[in-house]
Amino acid sequence: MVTQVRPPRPDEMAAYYRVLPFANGLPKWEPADAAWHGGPEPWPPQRAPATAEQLDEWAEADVEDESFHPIATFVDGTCVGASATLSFEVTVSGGGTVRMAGVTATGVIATHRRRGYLRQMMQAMFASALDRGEPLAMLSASEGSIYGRYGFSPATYRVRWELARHEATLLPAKTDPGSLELIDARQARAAWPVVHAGVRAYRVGELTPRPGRWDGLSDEADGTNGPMRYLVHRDQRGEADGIANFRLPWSSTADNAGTLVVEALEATNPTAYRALWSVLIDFDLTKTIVAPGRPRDEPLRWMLTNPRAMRITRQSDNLWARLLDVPLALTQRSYDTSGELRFTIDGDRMCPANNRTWHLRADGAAVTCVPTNRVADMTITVQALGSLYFGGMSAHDLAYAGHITPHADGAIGQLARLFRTDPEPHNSFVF
Ligand SMILES: CC(=O)SCCNC(=O)CCNC(=O)[C@H](O)C(C)(C)COP(=O)(O)OP(=O)(O)OC[C@H]1O[C@@H](n2cnc3c(N)ncnc32)[C@H](O)[C@@H]1OP(=O)(O)O
Repeated sequence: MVTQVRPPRPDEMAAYYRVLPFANGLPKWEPADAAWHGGPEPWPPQRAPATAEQLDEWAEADVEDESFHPIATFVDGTCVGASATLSFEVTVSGGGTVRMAGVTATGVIATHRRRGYLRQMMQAMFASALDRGEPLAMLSASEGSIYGRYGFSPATYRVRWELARHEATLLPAKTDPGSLELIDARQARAAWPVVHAGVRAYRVGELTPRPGRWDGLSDEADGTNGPMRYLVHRDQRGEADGIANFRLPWSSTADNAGTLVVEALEATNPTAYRALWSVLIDFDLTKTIVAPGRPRDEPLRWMLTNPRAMRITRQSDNLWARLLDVPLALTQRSYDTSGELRFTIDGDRMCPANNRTWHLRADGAAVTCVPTNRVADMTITVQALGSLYFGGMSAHDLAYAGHITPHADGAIGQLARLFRTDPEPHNSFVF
């Protein structure tokens, strides 16, 4: 038996896609309800297997895409495993960006699982990401038990919340000098990149959009979900500074009827944000507002007369992070407070250059992270460091769970103060 782990050639791309569950009409996500499932009804049915024409179309687009880096496993010439990384930039603390390898489109055919093929593909993807100068890998996990072994750990969350319309009263605020307009998909495709660029400039965890990111927005109905509706906010000068996509899905049950689903809402300032929500939480002929895929810390909660009215109905991890090059990643984000830490990593089998004691020093814009022979303040797993990297997870909780072992008094508090960000990191879309 000859096993090869290598990038597929262009003429092998159709075989590569056939390995992937989503190309075969198979489930591609764990069956438990996920936070980002918005509607009131059960999950939509699986898609049908891709046609030969679709596979060819995907291959043509992907082969031309320089940011798409596929990898495959071949056994005796047959493709049995597939994965890929997409090159992104992700916003980090301080507003800078870090180059990141987004692991996506992963599958091994059912007859060849648990033989270590994903591990080999992951190792190859880490090596090529490091060659491209990407010190970080991220992914969204189909199942929570798979990716920790490769060094990934949850770094951002997303929640689904509900609000009963009769309880959704906003506190008074200043008059909005801007304007709101219901627009069509063509206008939304133009407004989204403008608003998202404004948000991405400051929101930790936000990703660079892929080319064509909003091309699929449409005015056509999507089965029982109905058509997507678009609401834009413009400032006094007429510039788009906030936008929302929402639906009014049909429901087969009386309980779920009258639900307004906010699929996406972004704004670059509090006035636009409040104005968009003011329309969506008081929409005639609806009774419940559902928003999946939202950050945990939603300012809308603090704009309500009754903050308890917003009920989080599901929460799950969103993007998982994996530091491939610890010193490069740590020196490319900034830190709100000055300080220093010495920490040891000793169990990183897939990126062994990370295994040593590092001295991180942050002093305003000057950040260094260099090897040291001095005694460490703590030992930390590469997974825990990935969770802390964007500043959204608790150093205390990770230490309590045994992922960080302090060797000096106050070390965990110092780690928490250095890495924390407010607001919590969030990414409005995945890949
Ligand atoms: C980022 C994304 O694209 S998410 C989409 C991921 N794809 C899917 O979920 C589709 C269905 N699943 C699959 O195709 C495969 O099970 C994959 C791709 C998840 C894993 O591929 P495999 O080649 O079987 O993984 P591999 O053999 O390298 O596994 C390495 C280890 O992970 C474990 N593992 C792999 N998958 C799972 C799983 N679903 N649940 C629990 N453990 C798992 C293996 O037992 C093995 O353990 P070990 O290191 O202790 O020996």
